[in-house]
Amino acid sequence: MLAYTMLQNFFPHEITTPIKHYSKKLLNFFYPYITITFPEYEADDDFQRSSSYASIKRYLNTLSSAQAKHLQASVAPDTDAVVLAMASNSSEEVADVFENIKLWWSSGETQPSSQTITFGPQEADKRFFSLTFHIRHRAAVCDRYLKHVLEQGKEIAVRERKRKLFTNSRENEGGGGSHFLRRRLWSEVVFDHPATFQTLAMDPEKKKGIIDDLTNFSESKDYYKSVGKAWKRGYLLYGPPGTGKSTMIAAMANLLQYDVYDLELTAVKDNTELRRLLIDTSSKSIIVIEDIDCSLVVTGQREKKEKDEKKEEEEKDPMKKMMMMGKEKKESEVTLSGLLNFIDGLWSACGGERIIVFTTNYVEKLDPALIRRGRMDQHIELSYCGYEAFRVLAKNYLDLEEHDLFGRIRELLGETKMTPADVAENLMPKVKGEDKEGCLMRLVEALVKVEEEEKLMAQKLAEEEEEEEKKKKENGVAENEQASSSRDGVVILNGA
Ligand SMILES: Nc1ncnc2c1ncn2[C@@H]1O[C@H](COP(=O)(O)OP(=O)(O)OP(=O)(O)O)[C@@H](O)[C@H]1O
Ligand SMILES: [Mg+2]
Repeated sequence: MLAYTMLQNFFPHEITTPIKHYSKKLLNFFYPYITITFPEYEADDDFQRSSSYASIKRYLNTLSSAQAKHLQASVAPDTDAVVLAMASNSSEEVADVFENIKLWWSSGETQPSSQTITFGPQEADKRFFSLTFHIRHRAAVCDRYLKHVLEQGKEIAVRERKRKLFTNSRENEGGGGSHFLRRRLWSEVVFDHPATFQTLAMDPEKKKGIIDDLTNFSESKDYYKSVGKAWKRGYLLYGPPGTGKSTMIAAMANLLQYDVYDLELTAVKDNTELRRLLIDTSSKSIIVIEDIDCSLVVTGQREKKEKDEKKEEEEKDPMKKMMMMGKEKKESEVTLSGLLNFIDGLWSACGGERIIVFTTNYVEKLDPALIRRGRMDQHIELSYCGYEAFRVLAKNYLDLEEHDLFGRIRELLGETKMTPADVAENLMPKVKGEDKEGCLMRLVEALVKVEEEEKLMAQKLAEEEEEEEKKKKENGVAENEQASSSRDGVVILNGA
């Protein structure tokens, strides 16, 4: 520096400038380190935050909180946790080691050069990270280390974020956009459901099978790629109301740390909107369509025909037609083929790592095309509460693993059909401090009551069947008599 000042003092500008230039080049030639800069905003778009900057920031947070002396604290909007990051422009470096290569990270800010008016982020806001390493590691850093940093950063983001529950509804139409003018398709809330597979009451072996299937799916990115299959899986959950279908979806999301998209099909205008909704979902998510049998035309052609006939009738009547005009606009035009396309069309592969779940109370009503293997890979029946499921509920609700009444309950559960929801309701203490035996007794009484009702129902059904049979027989006798009397008539006639 001193040499430069002396040069400037003694020699004219025309001579000093090239000397400076070439000495810098010479220094660069012998300087054996490379520095890569990662700006916060995309180079060609001042409004677009760089995703790599965010990933690097997360990756560095762990290194910084252990090494740096100047830290910046902030509260992450999604997690409520205090995050410590390297303070920008603190001229501090944090070191990292990868495959025995030493690297140094630092953060900085571009200082505003002059007072300028800008529509993008202020120049002072233009932060960046710099990575410095020896020139001989160029290939390893560019090929592997950077990939490692970005992947780790993304993983940390998934781990730390609060998961979301997204819903679509017609109210969203024309609403404020998340990205300037773009219409928001999904509205979101924090997903905070406490259900886990541990608290889900069902046969333990079946439960283990589902957990294994899910974890295997989430870890099989490379496998799906190698067999040329889109990285997604379909589950059909069916069974009577209150058997835990929705609870299982929450448990799935909690197990895999996925977001949940609760898709209300009847609120989707048409196939195009359905596709747009799909494209707007992120990976690591479960897309749920509850009560699929109640949604649209998926129950096959029969209902569609009935609907068409009804529509024709209404169109003939001008009064009815007028009344229907307002309503019709709201009716969804999503078709079965649109839905099939949603599940396994070309668009469904965008993003990957998605689980699609359908639930229904009436599996037999569904169009076979919708639930064939490959679309819905796993069909899971959730049924009435068995003894093993009851034990899980007893542990959850009463913290009981054994009790004298368990034998009687086992017997009763074998003979009756009670949903886990009803069993849970009976087990739940009704007043604070209610004793556990009292809760179990309430369940026993409820089971006995259900058993009696079922017996009465069966008796009634048998009686009705008997009555029907009797009627059939009587009708048969009457018809026979009529036939023989008419034959008699013919004989008489012929005889005449
Ligand atoms: N298998 C289960 N394990 C634990 N709790 C259950 C189970 N089944 C039902 N429950 C309890 O009953 C309530 C209702 O269950 P859930 O909403 O999951 O039933 P569902 O099968 O989705 O019913 P629907 O067909 O009416 O949607 C839940 O709040 C849950 O606490
Ligand atoms: Mg449900």
